[in-house]
Amino acid sequence: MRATGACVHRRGKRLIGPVDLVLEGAGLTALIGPNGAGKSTLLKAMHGLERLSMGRIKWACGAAQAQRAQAFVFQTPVMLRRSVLDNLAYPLRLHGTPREAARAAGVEWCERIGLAGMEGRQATVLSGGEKQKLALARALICAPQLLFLDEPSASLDGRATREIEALLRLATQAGTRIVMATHDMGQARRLAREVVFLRSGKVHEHAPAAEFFDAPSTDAAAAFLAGDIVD
Ligand SMILES: Nc1ncnc2c1ncn2[C@@H]1O[C@H](COP(=O)(O)OP(=O)(O)OP(=O)(O)O)[C@@H](O)[C@H]1O
Repeated sequence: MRATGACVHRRGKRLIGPVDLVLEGAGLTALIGPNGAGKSTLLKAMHGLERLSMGRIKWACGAAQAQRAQAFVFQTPVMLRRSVLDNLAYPLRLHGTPREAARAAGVEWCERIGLAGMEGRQATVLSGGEKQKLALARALICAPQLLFLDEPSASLDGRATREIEALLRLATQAGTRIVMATHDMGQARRLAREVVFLRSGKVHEHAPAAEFFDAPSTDAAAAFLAGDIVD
């Protein structure tokens, strides 16, 4: 993916941009930065959910095909008011998988995310951690080439966070590329191959994770990592 001069404006205000960014290779990219830096907006713009006011975002395979090969998990998971199993089978059905095969895959994923035996339960009554795992499984069940995640474990406890991270590791091992916004620097250190540090809607630093965390090259990133308030 190559973003060139990409900007998103809303009501005359610039939310992000101009963003120049190239994402390539495998693994997980952590998108970090202060509150309001534009992490969510950039994720949505990359996935085609925010219209660019200037610049462009290009995928090697073309935008329409790219969007079909991508999935997006929001910070607050949106559940279908149906069973856990129906939530899992739904995206496969949309992709044309026959009903029985979709349900069988759903049962398998229920087990993988620790919800075995809960297939028939209404998804809307699950706990926050269960919903987030279900949202992640629903995104991964179609084996996307690229997964966008917006704060996947914000407000989850340690156990749920650990489970989510294990799923993310399995997904990258299976070849899914992940771009994840996170406030959690420990999580970024644990999972990321590279870091994009956003500040005021722009890419301030883009570096391999080890390099970024050991020796950030900008004062703002160093201050941010030290826990200082950075605008
Ligand atoms: N619907 C909207 N209308 C107007 N401004 C918005 C809207 N959504 C976000 N913004 C503004 O756009 C900027 C970027 O927001 P965004 O949510 O992308 O940042 P973020 O880095 O994801 O923040 P956080 O870490 O708090 O989630 C912020 O200044 C925010 O106030």
